[in-house]
Order: sequence, then structure tokens, then C-alpha cells
Amino acid sequence: MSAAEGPLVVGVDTSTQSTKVLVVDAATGEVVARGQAPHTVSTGAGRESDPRQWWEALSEALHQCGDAAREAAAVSVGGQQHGLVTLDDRGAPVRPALLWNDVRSAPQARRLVEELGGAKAWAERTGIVPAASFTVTKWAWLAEHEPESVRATAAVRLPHDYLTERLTGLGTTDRGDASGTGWWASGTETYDEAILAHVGLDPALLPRVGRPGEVVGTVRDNGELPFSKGTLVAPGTGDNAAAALGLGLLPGTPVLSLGTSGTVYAVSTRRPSDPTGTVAGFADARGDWLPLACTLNCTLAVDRVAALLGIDREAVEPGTSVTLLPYLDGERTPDLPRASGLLHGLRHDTTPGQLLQAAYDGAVHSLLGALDLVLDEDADRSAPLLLIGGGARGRAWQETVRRLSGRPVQVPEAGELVALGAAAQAAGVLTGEDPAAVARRWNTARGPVLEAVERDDTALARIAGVLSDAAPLLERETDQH
Ligand SMILES: Nc1ncnc2c1ncn2[C@@H]1O[C@H](COP(=O)(O)OP(=O)(O)O)[C@@H](O)[C@H]1O
Ligand SMILES: O=C(CO)[C@@H](O)[C@H](O)COP(=O)(O)O
Repeated sequence: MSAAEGPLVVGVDTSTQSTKVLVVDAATGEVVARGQAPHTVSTGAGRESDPRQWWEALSEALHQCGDAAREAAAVSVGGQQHGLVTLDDRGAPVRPALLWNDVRSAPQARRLVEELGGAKAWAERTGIVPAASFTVTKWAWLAEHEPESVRATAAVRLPHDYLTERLTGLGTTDRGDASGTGWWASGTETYDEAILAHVGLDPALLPRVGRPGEVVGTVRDNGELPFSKGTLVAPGTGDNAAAALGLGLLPGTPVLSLGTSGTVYAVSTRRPSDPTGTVAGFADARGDWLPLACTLNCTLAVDRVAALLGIDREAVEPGTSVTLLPYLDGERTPDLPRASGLLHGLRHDTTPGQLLQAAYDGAVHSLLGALDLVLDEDADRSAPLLLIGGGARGRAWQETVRRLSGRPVQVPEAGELVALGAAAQAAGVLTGEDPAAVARRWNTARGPVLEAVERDDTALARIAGVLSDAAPLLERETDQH
């Protein structure tokens, strides 16, 4: 038995690149064991992963935790949002999942906006304006390109639902992740049957939306995972909503997350509705809201630029007047799904380190442009920005965010806030506590605060100028897409 003070809980983060697992002492928040296993994502025109890989990665990550997982009293899964998982009548994937960063459904997104009343009506009805990331557009793409896959589909799930269902045998989701589908009405908090009918998706194929704090099932004795039979399973949620739980986030504090995706968000008590589509009006995993903007090109894109230049990701140099828009995967914020990367201002004396700095600047510029939009009007604009995700460990990321935001930046020591948030949700179903209060009790957001520096308005204006002048190029299709 472990020497933990309280019961043990397991928090899972099944994100784009890997599945991470933390076994946490519910009394103190101490991480007693951890594991991580990678996934593969297809390259080329689409972005797909086989959901069975996520289950295998979960198993591997749990086995890395030794006996600790077997002692856990509850588990919860946070996962990459929006991915379309289609299952047949035996629960097996019909085809690989279409992921959040697959932009092939951009034409279907545009069509859905036009067909169902325009952007304002969508934002008011569902909190989001369809863009290629959202599940409803992926289902419409599948119906158009692979009608045989649609015919074979007996259940539609999100990534976190898929793993939760394999744990419990029951099809469930939560309001946080359901709010990223495009078929969940944020005003009534129910599935929107008219939208579902429009895209030809039978509501009976969708998971039940569990209540915050509900035990949605118990772990089945399937012999594959090192859990004890009967371990309680919490609803889980999308990865950004899980990180908000993991930080014990209160309204007014902005978060910038640097992973495969870049996201900027805050908790709000008001239901968001942005007809420009820049801010997605997601629900959080408790009962509040999570206005959020997301970019497709963050750490992977900048790491790719470093690799092309043959230099370390920290080898940045100041003084650049080069602009690099690192839209290697197309982009969602700004809404340029067909864009590719663009470089402007190259000179004989430009160094590789300056080019790399320009890639960081381009990635951070898009996120900071949405920062004020995710905050309520009365939020304190000088409060520290919480910096999380794999990139938050990097000094070049920290310094770029500091310079381009002009705000103090707090970097929580706890690295895995999505998994910690899931663990807090699991602890909440055991004790009846609010999971965000659990995370605050665990003091998960603690970490150094980097003081504010003067905002580099010159760089921000230069990037905005190139973005605006290059609009026709950025909207142009390249041969691969
Ligand atoms: N020390 C570090 N410095 C900068 N970036 C890092 C560091 N460690 C990891 N990363 C970046 O973090 C990314 C993974 O972040 P993560 O939040 O785990 O991604 P995801 O949740 O999308 O799978 C990698 O792409 C890598 O570039
Ligand atoms: O699409 C979004 C948010 O709307 C992404 O944030 C995904 O949820 C993927 O997250 P990571 O794997 O990058 O953490």
C-alpha cells in the first residue's frame, strides 16, 4: 500500500501527441506516480489517429505507474477536444478519428454557417461558429466523402468519451466537451436536434451528457488495465476545460496554453457568444463557461522551424525585423484554413536565431490578439497570465509571451495541468467537493511570476501589417491542401 494520506485518484490527459497519467493523493495533491506514452498522427492533407492507439497508450502509461493505479478509488479522463470518433455496432472504430487540427472540413464549415442562419445565429445557438476544427463539420465532411463510413457508424464519440466508455462500458460525455461539437445548444444545454437532423446524425448515436460531479460508471473488469474492478469513473472533459479545473481557475485570470494547439481562455459566469467566431463559447466542466481562442500552429510549428534551421529551440536571437507567420497546418485563429507558412523581411544579415524568434513571435501574436476577447469586461488587465502546456517549460516561449503581452507571466511548477484537472475531478466525485476547489486546495497553480516588461508594440504592429497585406496569399490553396 502507498503512504498517501488520502485515497488515490487517477487523472488522464489524452492529448494530440501523447497520453499522460498521474496518480495523485486526493488529500494533498501529491503526485505519487506518473506515466506517458506517445500517439501517432497522420501527415499529409488530413490529421487522423486510430483511437485504439489512445487505449494502448493509456494502458502503457498506467503500467508505468506500478501498483499505484490499482489502489486508485476514482479515475477521470481529459482529452483533446472535437475529434470525431465513429464506432461500429461492436464498439470498434469504423475508421481513424478525424482530429481537431484536420482542416479538410473547411468547405463544410462555410456551408453550415450559410445554411443555418449565419454566424450570429450559430454563435447564439451553440456558442460557436462552425470552423474546420469542430466535430459537426467533420461529420458533414465524412457524409460527403465517405458515406459508407457514415452508414457503418453506430455510435459517435469524442476522444475522452471513447476512453471513458472503454473503462465503463457506457456511452457518456460532459458539458465541457459536448460544447465543442457544434451540435450542443449552449442556451438549453441539450443536443440541438435541428442541427443534428440537418447533418443527418441520429441523436441516439450520441453519448449521454453526464452532470458535473456525477459518477458516470465504474471500471469494468476487462483485465487490460491495472485498475481494481469498481474504481469510480468521473465524467471527464475536454483538455482545456480539464486544465481550467487543474488550475482551480477563477473568473478574470487568463490562461495561455502552449502545446500542439495554442489556446487562450478564461472562466466566465456569462454564456459567451462571439459572431466573429474568434472566441469559441465553450462550457467548462463545472457549470460556468470557458470562452477560448485556439491556434493550430504552436509548439510543433515552431519546433519544425528550429529543425529546418538546424538549431536548438532555445537558440533565439533578438533584433529581428523578419515576420514569420508559422501557419504550417493552415490556421484557425486567424481563420485561414488553407494558409501555409509565410516569411517576409529576409535580409543578407538575418541570422537563423532571428528567424526562429520570428516564428515564436508569429505563433504568440495570434494568441495574444484574442486575449482581451476571452476576458470579461471587468477583468483586471494587469493580472498575471498563467502559462501552461509543454511549451511553458521553454525559456524562449516564456520570454516571447512576456515581451508581446506586456503582462506578468506565472508559470505553474506543476507540468501536467490537464491530468491534474482530471485527477481533481476524480477526487471531486469521491468527496463531493467542487474539483476547482480541490485544485486550489492542492495549490496547483503555484509557481514563479515573471515580472511584466514593456510590450513590444513595434513587433505586434509589424506582424499585424504583414498579416493584413498578405491576406490574398494566405487564403490561397497550396498544392498539398
Ligand atoms: N522544455 C521545453 N521547452 C519548450 N517546449 C517544450 C519543452 N518540453 C516540451 N515542449 C513542447 O511541448 C509540446 C508538447 O506539449 P503538450 O502540451 O504535451 O502537447 P499536447 O497536449 O498537444 O499533446 C511539444 O511539441 C514540445 O515542443
Ligand atoms: O481544438 C482545441 C481547442 O478548441 C485544442 O486545444 C484541442 O483540444 C487539442 O489540444 P492539445 O492536444 O494541443 O492539448
